[in-house]
Parts: sequence; structure tokens; C-alpha cells
Amino acid sequence: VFRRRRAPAPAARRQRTIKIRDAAVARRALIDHADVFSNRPAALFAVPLVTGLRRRRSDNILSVPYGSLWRALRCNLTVELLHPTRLASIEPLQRDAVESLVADVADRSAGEVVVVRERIRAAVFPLVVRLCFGDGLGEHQLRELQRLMKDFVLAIGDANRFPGKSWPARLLHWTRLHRLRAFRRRQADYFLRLIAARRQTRHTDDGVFRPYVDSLLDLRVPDADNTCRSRRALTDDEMVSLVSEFLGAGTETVVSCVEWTLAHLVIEPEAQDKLHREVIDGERHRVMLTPYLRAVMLESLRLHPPVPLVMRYAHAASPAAEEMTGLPLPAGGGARMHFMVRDIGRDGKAWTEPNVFRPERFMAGGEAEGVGPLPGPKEMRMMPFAAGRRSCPGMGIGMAHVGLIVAALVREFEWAPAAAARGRVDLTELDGFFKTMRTPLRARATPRHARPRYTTAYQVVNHI
Ligand code: HEM
Repeated sequence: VFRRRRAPAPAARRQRTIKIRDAAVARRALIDHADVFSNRPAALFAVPLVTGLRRRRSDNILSVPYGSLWRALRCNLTVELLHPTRLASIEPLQRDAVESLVADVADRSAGEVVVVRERIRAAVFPLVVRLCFGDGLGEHQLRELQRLMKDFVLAIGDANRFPGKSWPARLLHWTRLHRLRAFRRRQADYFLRLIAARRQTRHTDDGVFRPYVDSLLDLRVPDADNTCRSRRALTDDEMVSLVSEFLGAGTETVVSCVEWTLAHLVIEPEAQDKLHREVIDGERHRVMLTPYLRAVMLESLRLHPPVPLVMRYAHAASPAAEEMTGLPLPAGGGARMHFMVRDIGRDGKAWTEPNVFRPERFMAGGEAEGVGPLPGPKEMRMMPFAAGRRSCPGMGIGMAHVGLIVAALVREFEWAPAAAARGRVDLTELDGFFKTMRTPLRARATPRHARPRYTTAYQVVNHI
């Protein structure tokens, strides 16, 4: 029996993954050597399977290589929607979402168990859809969008488990492949129909803010030669990927962060009481992001960053990369860098009792006084929104959404574990597309007032 020997993989194709758990090393790479560490690996997910395209990258901000196209897309999102000066115009939409959430929970009979994740998603998703498409989508369209986004997350998971991209694998699993591609077509068709409708109506909309899709329709990005000499409109594929990214990133990160935060407040009634007192007091002074609320959110993000792993691709040719990691990178091959966000936030060398939920560490006089959601100019202790040029542009709006929701839920209800859980909350993490709770949080919400007081007069634009 003859078996052909396998030729060793050429050096240029061999890739090595380096895991980084040290905040100082991560800071040096992502901030000091940003030129080297501003690209993600080409195949973040099994993109060709999900997109059905003969491309290795998707077309969204997260995936495009560092360069003029990325700059144009990111700048558009930031300037048009996420910049702190835009938060004031988004506030009425946030308030609608919070009011509908409070009404939704209050509608349940006192003491009824609430599956927290489902209720939060039901309030946040319509908000994100309004930010994306503006007003005017009906209940039916909203439900269809929600179903597509749920299927999208499942499709990514399925594609990542796909047994290979070779032709035999494709033939053997053609039904799965067919399903994935059909899904992508369905998603694209539906998004493009909504985008086309928006193209017709956007000039007659006198809303206070400009939805994301309007800005994408007007955007002109650098042409294929990657210089800024000629510009073009976005393709349909790009529009679909960007809308999908906006709906997914804008919803699931916030849902995950609120669920984890509430889980800790359910376990620790003293922290919940303290937060309740402070929220009431803050309301009197028309301040939303009070110090303890901010501390609770940061502590939750430190322990449970919704994106637990940040990936980068560093080219081998760079001496900076070698110097930074202290590891010889494979000649010609480059290396994948995995920045372990969750491990950095729980590093025993940087944090006392790192696995304990203790918001006080972020308060005045605490060990992490002055630490914020993004790394400071000199020191980095945690990175829930990553760091450097490709850090999260949605940090401000994400923190504002989470803060408003947590404040309203604690102001209106007293939260306790579901009786069936015998007072226990399972904090086991599930590694998926985002880091979520393995068992969705189920809690009892007892109204604190005879009738919920939905309307608030917060100033959202507030020191995040
Ligand atoms: C609590 C909320 C959020 C958290 C914890 C979070 C976290 C992150 C992290 C860690 C990254 C970096 C990923 C990497 O480098 O591989 C990221 C990137 C990104 N996030 Fe967020 N995010 C949140 C909310 C949002 C929101 C609300 C939006 C938009 C509406 C958003 C849009 C994006 C985009 C477009 C990127 C890619 C940036 C780039 O490559 O330049 N995120 N986010």
C-alpha cells in the first residue's frame, strides 16, 4: 500500500496563535504599536459559507482591513450616529425603549418570574432598528428582522462548526451548505427591500436624527484602488453586511451586559439597595450616570465582557511585534494574536480578589478609581471595548443604553432570584458569538411603586 507523504505546509501558510493575558503587553501592542496591530485575521468567521461569496472577508467595519475604506465606514458611523454630541437626539428613542421595558415587566403579575434576557431584547432591538431604519417599520417587519438576526447568529455558529471547506466536505454536507446560503439570500433580500423603501421615504421624514441607513445611502467610499482620488457608492453586499453588523453589535452586547449586571444585583441585595437609593437621588438632580451606577456597570464589564476575546493579525516582518511579544514569529507567516479580554479583567496580579463582584473598587479611594471603559493614556487594567484604533466606536451609546436600562429596572422593581432556582443564580458562562449566561437569568420583579413612573427627565449626555 502506497501512501503519498504529505508535504510540510509552506512557512508562508503556517500560522501561529499567540494568546495575550497581560494588560501591559496588550496596551503596548494595541496602542503603542497600533500600526502593526490594527488588522483582524481575514477569516473571523466562516464568512464564505455564510455569505455564499467567493471572498474571505465580510464587508462590515469589523472585518475590512485597516485602510481608507475602513476609515470611511467607521468615520461615517461615528460622526453620523455614535458621537457624544448625537446622544441628545437619540435620548427620546432611548426613553421610549425604557418605558416599554418597564411597562412590559410591570404588566406581569407581582412576583411573576421574568426571563430577563427576553424582556431586555424585546425593548432594545426595536430601539436599534429605529436607529438603523428610522421610524415607520411595522410590528410585522420588526418581528421578521428579529427572526433574521436570531437565525444569523445560529448560522454563524453552524458555519463555524462546518467540517471543512474542501469539495468533498461540501458535497457531503450539501444540505447544510444549501441552508446557509439560502439564509444569506433571505437576509439580503429582506434588508435590501427595507433599504429600498427607505431610499424613497427618507427625504419626507422629519425625525430629529438621521438613521444609519440614510447615512449609508449618501456615503461615498474610496474606490477599489484604495486611494481617495475616486469615490463610489456602497454595493448591496456592503449595505447588507453593515446593517447586519449594526443590528447585531448594537443589540446583543447591550442585552448581555444588562443581564450580567442584573444577575449580580439579584445575588447581592445590598448592592441593589445601594444602587436604588443612589438612582432616586440622582433623579432629583437630573443625573443619569451616578457614580455607583457607573461602578456597577464597570465591574460587570470587567467580570463579563460581552466580547471576551479580541483578535488581531500581526505581520511577521514587524520587529515591533517580536519585541512586544518576546516570541519569535514564524518567518513570512505572521501571527494571530488573541487578546484575552476576560482574563485581563480577572488578572490576580492587577486586581484583588479578581473573581468577586465589588463595584466599590471603581469608587473614589478604591483600587480602580479613575479606571474607565477605555484604557487611560498611561495605564490599562481592563479592555471591555478593546483598545487602540479598532476599539469599539459604540462605547458611549452602549454605556448609555445599559445605564438607562439598569437604572430604570432598579428604580421601578425589586429583583430577587426565581423561587424555582432556590435562591441561586447560575453564573456559568457560555462561549458563543458573545459571552452570555449559560442559563438565562430568571428573576422575580416586585414593583416598588403602586404605579410605575415611566417618564424620567434624565440628562443622558453625562460623563461616561
Ligand atoms: C456594551 C456594549 C458593547 C461592548 C462591550 C462592545 C465591545 C466591542 C469590542 C470588544 C470590540 C472590538 C472587537 C475587536 O477588536 O475584535 C468592538 C468593536 C466594534 N463595535 Fe462594539 N461593543 C458594544 C456596543 C456596540 C454598539 C452599540 C455598536 C454599534 C451600534 C458597536 C459597534 C462596533 C463596531 C462597528 C466595532 C468594530 C470597530 C472597528 O473595527 O473599527 N458596539 N465592540
